[in-house]
Amino acid sequence: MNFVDWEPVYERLLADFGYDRAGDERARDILADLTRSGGSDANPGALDPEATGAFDTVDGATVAVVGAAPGLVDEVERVAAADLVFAASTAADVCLDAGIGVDCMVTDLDKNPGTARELTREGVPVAAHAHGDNVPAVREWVPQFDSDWTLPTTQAAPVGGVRNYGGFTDGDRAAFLADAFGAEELLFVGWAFDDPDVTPAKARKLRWAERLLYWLETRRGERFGVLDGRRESLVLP
Ligand SMILES: Nc1ncnc2c1ncn2[C@@H]1O[C@H](COP(=O)(O)OP(=O)(O)OP(=O)(O)O)[C@@H](O)[C@H]1O
Ligand SMILES: Nc1nc2c(c(=O)[nH]1)N=C(CO)CN2
Repeated sequence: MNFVDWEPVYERLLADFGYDRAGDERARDILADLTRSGGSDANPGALDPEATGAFDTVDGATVAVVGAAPGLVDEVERVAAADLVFAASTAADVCLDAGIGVDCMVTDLDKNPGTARELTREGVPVAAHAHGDNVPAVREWVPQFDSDWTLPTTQAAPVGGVRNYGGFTDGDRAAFLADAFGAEELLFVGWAFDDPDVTPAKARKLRWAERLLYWLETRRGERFGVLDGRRESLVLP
């Protein structure tokens, strides 16, 4: 995602949620400091997707973008139709518990950072996201990750090794990440935009996730099955 394309959407997100852009930028800079390649223990570096080719298998692949809706446990086997599995936050645990390997985990570290740490240590890329409301988790957890497999991300302007592929919630960021590396098809498993059991704040985030996926499918000239029957009520961000 070109930041020029993302920025107007990001501005709308900030306004809607009342987030402070400077807070996101501070978080990004902290993550940049924690992952700046310098070779020292204090700054061990980060995954550079272009230099390492870590996401080369995404090009032309069908990627399952796995969300953490409660129904995921009952439909997780659907990921078998995909070549690769990109799991959002706790969806990674559901996949692993079902014996399904995860090819990338996308997280803002607020629920299961221990899973993210273990995945990096096993050589699985983890897109670790910093924003204005998760700095303590970034400071606590990122230094415990294997830096070779930690892809630092931001929703603000990218700096240094901290990337912005677009997206907001862990799940839609996973979709934007797969798109950025050339996924041929995205298969959505474990998504429930109308989940009645989430908090009002989470429901609002899911509404934005849906809107962003609508934008993504429009950019790709595609139609995501997960949005069927919902487009009439959606507006592009
Ligand atoms: N009904 C749902 N409840 C929760 N997450 C959902 C749901 N449907 C889809 N998702 C996607 O699954 C992702 C992972 O959700 P989870 O609750 O494990 O993590 P989270 O850390 O709270 O997510 P986030 O911080 O992005 O809100 C969400 O970011 C969202 O994109
Ligand atoms: N500033 C800020 N940014 C976010 C937040 C959040 O709570 N605060 N939550 C997200 C996904 O849950 C993604 N981005």
